[in-house]
Amino acid sequence: MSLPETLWFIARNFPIYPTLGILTYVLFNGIYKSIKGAYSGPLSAFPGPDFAAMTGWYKTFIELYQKRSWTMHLRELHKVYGPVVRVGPNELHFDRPEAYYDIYNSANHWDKEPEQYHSFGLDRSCFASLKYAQAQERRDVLLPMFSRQAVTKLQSLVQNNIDRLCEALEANDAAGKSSDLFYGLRCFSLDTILQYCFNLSIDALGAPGFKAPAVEAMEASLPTTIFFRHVPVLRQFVQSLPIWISIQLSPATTGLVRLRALLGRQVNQVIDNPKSLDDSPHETVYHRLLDKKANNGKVYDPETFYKEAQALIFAAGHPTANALTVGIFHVLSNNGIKERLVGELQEGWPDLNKTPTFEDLEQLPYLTAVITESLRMSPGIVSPLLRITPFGGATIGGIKVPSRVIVGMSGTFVHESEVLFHDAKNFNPDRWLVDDSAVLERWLAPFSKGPRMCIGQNLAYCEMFLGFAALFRRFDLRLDGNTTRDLRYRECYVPQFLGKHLTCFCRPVEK
Ligand code: HEM
Repeated sequence: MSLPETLWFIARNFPIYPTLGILTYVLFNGIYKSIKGAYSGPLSAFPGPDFAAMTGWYKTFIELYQKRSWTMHLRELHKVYGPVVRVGPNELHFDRPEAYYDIYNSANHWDKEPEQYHSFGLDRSCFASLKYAQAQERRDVLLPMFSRQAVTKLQSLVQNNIDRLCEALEANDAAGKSSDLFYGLRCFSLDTILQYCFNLSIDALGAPGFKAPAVEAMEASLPTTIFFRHVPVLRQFVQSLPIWISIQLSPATTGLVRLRALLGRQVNQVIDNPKSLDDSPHETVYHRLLDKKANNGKVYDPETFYKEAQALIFAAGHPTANALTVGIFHVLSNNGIKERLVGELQEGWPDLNKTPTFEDLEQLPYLTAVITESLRMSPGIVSPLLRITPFGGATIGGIKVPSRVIVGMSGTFVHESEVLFHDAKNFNPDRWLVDDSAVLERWLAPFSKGPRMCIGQNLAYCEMFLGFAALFRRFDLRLDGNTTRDLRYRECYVPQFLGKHLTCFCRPVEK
């Protein structure tokens, strides 16, 4: 019998006073255990707020009640408590860059933390697999699709989407309007990932003003990841609802509900009739998941296909578009940087009718430095990526941590470290062009490090090289009123930007 069933049974069958007595006992026993754990458990020597040491509700209070970004709050805690802070009854956060590499490195096959990774509702996907071995199996299946060779071969797909984005920007300019590049870039990366992984087209780029329902809905649904993490039962309830009720309850997320339904239908069709994949012009995620040899004879159920598809869309959509958005904003905010980038592109791409390849563009040093700096400055995945220390414990940042403790560090603590990056808040591509910049590259971790690092970085780079080059070579871009304040965000694992969308006048240059 579960706890609620037991309590219900007692309440029905026993008089009121003993029932109240039992409930009071349960309550005080819980409080006693929290206090005991806070002051005499294995983490009692670690500094941090008492409230955090006693209960996980501390994080809930900050994120849900105060609606603050957890990582911003962590910065304040580190100022008070030092390089390691106890931020939950069984959780530590670190802020020194070297600690990042002690947690996220190839030798560590540590589990992902269940509460954080279950909150996305993507169980059975590679991203949400908690165990290293489980994830590694799936990564082996998916990685060939995202190898450098595979991405280079399919770059025309990315280029085609950039061309469509550029056409829409030209049309807006011809109508005397600026363009919402924030949404435009999200449409670009969503169309790209859907075509690349599933040979599926929803033509987000064709939506008027780039207001594609799926893109708007993905944005609107970001804060739900916080709710679902703190109130898991809500996630189970919402996910069990029929589509039409979900739409009634949350009209802002209709586009996402419809995209999920579309994916669900595609999955069923592929599983019912694998031959339908023969029509695909290139290999898709479905080919990989259906390949028995690659999967050691395993046959997956439709739910696994479906969750993997959703996870890839979630993982790929936001961070790539954010890095482009943040980078474009900074380049346009500094005339010197903009002129150098445009100058290099004019030299490296002299004839506008002959578009260079991804490989050609990678040879341009300033463009490469701009992209690297955009990745450093963009809060790709903001939240600490939580892991659990192995049996036997670990040493992190020179500090001994016991077994089975939740540990994490937000990559922004590395990228914004003044010790590593001089004038870290300043967008400065030149930092990647000095003699010892190779040393600095070791500290660049937008895709994280170790066995669970991003599998899509080649595709992300391809989108960024083709995207930056096309936008700055084909257009004279000017900001339409954006300021640094527009980069403020609320942390929802990925950032949800709170300011005015990046909006630009995009005047085509003479051919
Ligand atoms: C600039 C763009 C991108 C950034 C900054 C980025 C960043 C990251 C980071 C930090 C992680 C680790 C997440 C964690 O441990 O919780 C990750 C994982 C992942 N990324 Fe990316 N990503 C980007 C683009 C992409 C793209 C285009 C794809 C498409 C295939 C992708 C697919 C994935 C997947 C499947 C994982 C999970 C890997 C695992 O858990 O083993 N990402 N990404």
